[in-house]
Amino acid sequence: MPSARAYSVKGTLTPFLYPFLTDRFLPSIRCSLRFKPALIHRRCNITIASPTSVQSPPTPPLESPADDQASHLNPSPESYSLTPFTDRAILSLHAGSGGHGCVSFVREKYIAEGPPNGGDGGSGGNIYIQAVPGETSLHKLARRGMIKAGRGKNGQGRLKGGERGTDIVISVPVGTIVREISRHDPVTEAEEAQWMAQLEENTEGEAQGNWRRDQWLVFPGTLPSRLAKMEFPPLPKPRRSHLAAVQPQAPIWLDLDKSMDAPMLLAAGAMGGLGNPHFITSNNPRPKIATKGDGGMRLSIQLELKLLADLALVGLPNAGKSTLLRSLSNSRARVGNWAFTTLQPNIGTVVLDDHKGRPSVTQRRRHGEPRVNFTIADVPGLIEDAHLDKGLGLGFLRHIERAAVLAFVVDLSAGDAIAALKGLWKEVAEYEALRGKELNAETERRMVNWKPPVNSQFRSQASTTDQTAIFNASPSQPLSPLSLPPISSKPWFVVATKADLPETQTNYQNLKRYLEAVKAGNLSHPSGRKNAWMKTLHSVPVSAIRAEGVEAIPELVMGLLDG
Ligand SMILES: Nc1nc2c(ncn2[C@@H]2O[C@H](COP(=O)(O)OP(=O)(O)OP(=O)(O)O)[C@@H](O)[C@H]2O)c(=O)[nH]1
Ligand SMILES: [Mg+2]
Repeated sequence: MPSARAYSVKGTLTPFLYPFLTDRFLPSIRCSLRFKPALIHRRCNITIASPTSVQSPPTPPLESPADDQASHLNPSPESYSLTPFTDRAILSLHAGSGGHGCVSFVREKYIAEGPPNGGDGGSGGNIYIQAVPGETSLHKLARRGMIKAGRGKNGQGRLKGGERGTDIVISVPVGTIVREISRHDPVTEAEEAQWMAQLEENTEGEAQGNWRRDQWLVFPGTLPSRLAKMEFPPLPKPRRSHLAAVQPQAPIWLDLDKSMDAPMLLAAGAMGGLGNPHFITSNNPRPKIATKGDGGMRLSIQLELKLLADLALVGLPNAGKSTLLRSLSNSRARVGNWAFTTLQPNIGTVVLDDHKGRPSVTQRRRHGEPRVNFTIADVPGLIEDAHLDKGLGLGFLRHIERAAVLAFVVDLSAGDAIAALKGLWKEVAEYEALRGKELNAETERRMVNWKPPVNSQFRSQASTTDQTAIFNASPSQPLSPLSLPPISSKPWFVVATKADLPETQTNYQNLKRYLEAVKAGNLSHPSGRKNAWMKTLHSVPVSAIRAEGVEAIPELVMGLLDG
């Protein structure tokens, strides 16, 4: 089988447009793929190429503009919907504070001075995080900024404990990295204060029982004159909820690269205060004091998407990326015949289900679950010197770094496809080199203050490639850039689009020959890198505007993702 192979599936117009593909490759094509973009079948009246129809005129007329398919794949520039997208968010998390303890006494007929019966305050709500499939962006969280768990309710009389505060679960996309920027933990501060006070007691040799008077609640009926003279016992030791033991240790560093069945605790709520029965002593059987609940922990974290999508479409402006995304998914990305129609990534999902509950493609993910869909990121067009932040520059390149597989989309009608492909690779490779330098400089800077990371079950899961980000980050130091696998090591293929336009065949054939030569090692990899990925180099001629040839893409992507 040739190494650089052209994909074509029976039932599309590709063999009709590119007869040379039919003769040579059709017999060897596996038609195991049962992927049928519902949209294409619903909306497109594909003319199946018969041997005789090869001779007929090359461009069957498009259906009327009113037609569903035509309007989906060739929409007016006004017909689109913007899906908000953000790949970074900084969140301020407030775990719930504890409710206050209660000062109360039994009041019953014939019991003049009843014993204390104030309940304890409820503990504050916890904050959890969970990576869920289906989420693709952090924009909702970025907009929220601050997330607060519920405060515990105060204790009540008759020994009624306060209700727990409501928990919060933060749902993030699979592939999110969570890094701590700073934290403020009142319990740790209280522990430190108590320890300092004990130290002073020892050195001065006299008791200082009344520190942190503000932590006490006093019976509301107490006269001010008595209040001034009141003696408080030493504060009970700061308490942590038993859940705090399963909290990731500081500084938090989590790589949520798998979908999670259950949420993971990020910050446990604080404990509630103690009711007055806790302070009964032989001298004071009716204490008129209770403690306030502890303040909840505050965490500032950064969320960053390590994996934006399974497949990223990389191409020059106006190459037809958004149209290709529309033809593969139900996305309503904006299409327009000018450069930079797309200004922020559009994520589309290709469903591999036959809508009868059976997966159309039998391949499985590495960790065993059947893959029922994959995501595609249509990112803004790339121009020359994008690596120097020209055009939408670095922002764009940051996005392609976060995809598992790259599809280089080249417009067959816009001049030499090989030159276009080389130009795209040049920008990508230059960006990679710049980024490598940036990471090295960052690592060196942080090496000076390097502290061995605290043992944490979560941190130990972090891959060794991400080790640079483990250096202790204080609020004064911005977090280091994420260390991601090099772009040139990612699997890639070429989508040669606008193949319906006349005189594109030669251009495509040249491109195909070029890829074969690269694969055979006769020509250098377009990135110029020696260890770049080139296991199999595919090219797929398509006409996205007519949804022809695109059927081959899902199977190809699945092979590259799971292979
Ligand atoms: N004939 C033909 N025209 C196409 C095809 N695909 C896209 N076009 C047209 O090419 C133009 C640009 O398409 P877009 O999908 O907006 O291109 P893009 O790469 O997303 O452009 P930017 O977002 O600006 O980078 C539109 O006028 C499309 O209708 C195709 O397969 N055949
Ligand atoms: Mg676009």
